[in-house]
Amino acid sequence: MSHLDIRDLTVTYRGAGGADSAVPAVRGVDLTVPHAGTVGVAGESGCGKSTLALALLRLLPKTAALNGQILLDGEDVLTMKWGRLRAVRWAATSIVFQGAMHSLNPVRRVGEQIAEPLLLHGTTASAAEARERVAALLRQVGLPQQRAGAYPHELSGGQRQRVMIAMALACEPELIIADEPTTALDVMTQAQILRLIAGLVDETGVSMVLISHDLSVLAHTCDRLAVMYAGRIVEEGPAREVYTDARHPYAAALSGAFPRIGDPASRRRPRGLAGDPPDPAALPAGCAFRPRCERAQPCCARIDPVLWPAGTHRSAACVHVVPEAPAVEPAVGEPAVGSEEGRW
Ligand SMILES: Nc1ncnc2c1ncn2[C@@H]1O[C@H](COP(=O)(O)OP(=O)(O)OP(=O)(O)O)[C@@H](O)[C@H]1O
Repeated sequence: MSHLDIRDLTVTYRGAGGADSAVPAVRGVDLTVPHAGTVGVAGESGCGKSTLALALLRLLPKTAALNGQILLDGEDVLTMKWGRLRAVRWAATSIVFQGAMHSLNPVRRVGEQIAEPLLLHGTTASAAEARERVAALLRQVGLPQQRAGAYPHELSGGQRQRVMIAMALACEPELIIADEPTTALDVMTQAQILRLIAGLVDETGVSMVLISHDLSVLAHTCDRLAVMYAGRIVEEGPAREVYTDARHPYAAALSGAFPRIGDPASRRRPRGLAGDPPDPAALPAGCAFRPRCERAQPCCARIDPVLWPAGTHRSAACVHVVPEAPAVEPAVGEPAVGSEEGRW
């Protein structure tokens, strides 16, 4: 059984103007995260990444209507009773948000903030035990344990993000959802935080959903990669393959927009993508990427493609992506094509 199995998930924000102003932010998403697997979710701003992340723990505002299934070890998060959901948040699954400064309480020492989930949801019973565990967690994320006494404003952006990761690890969750954990950090610090995350994933065997607009970051950190556009997953497959040889025109454009890190042989210049993503409340007919797609044909205005096979363990949602021909097994009693018996 997969660790996380998202099936046909739809999230629609109800607008103040009734059905006409409804925003379909996530549209029929299917995604699987195996135990100890890392899955990256990429896409431009507004494509629905954060909505998807928040939906996984039912952290969306009341105006969001959710449909489909989010199976966590087979148990549907969308139909869980409130008490069970509270236990799942932090203890089984935790989330690292973008922008640590906004997520940490500015008037409480970071050590107290890391200890809080331990005392509320973990197995740590006493304050002394919690202090020891906080010190161990700080060391695990590469911070001196003395930093437990610091206030968030006394730490750098990278240190604050490390504190957020320590908080996420506190109750030893089996799944971490990290939403743009390196946004607003300089490039060197981003690389350090990503190395830290990759190291922790290897060390602890935790499963992870890592969200970023930067495909190159995900390709170097994750096993599999899903590219979102206008609320849909338009390509999914092994991370390196999607990054270096994308099948969907949008995934190809997104991967072309970033320089190839760690690939000195590549002299490719990063290319931008003209135009903006569509307003989810007013999607074009047919394929949502059509107005920006260099390969668009008249049929793309009629067909709204869904994910279909695009290679071994890969899928893409584009009418131009032709599935590889399956290996044809000869029918019983029929000579194999090309065999001696089959010739005349
Ligand atoms: N609370 C809300 N009410 C109404 N619409 C919303 C709400 N939150 C997000 N949206 C809309 O849903 C769509 C998806 O937004 P979301 O924040 O999930 O995208 P994103 O890919 O995470 O973007 P970013 O990378 O900028 O965080 C956008 O059109 C956004 O305007």
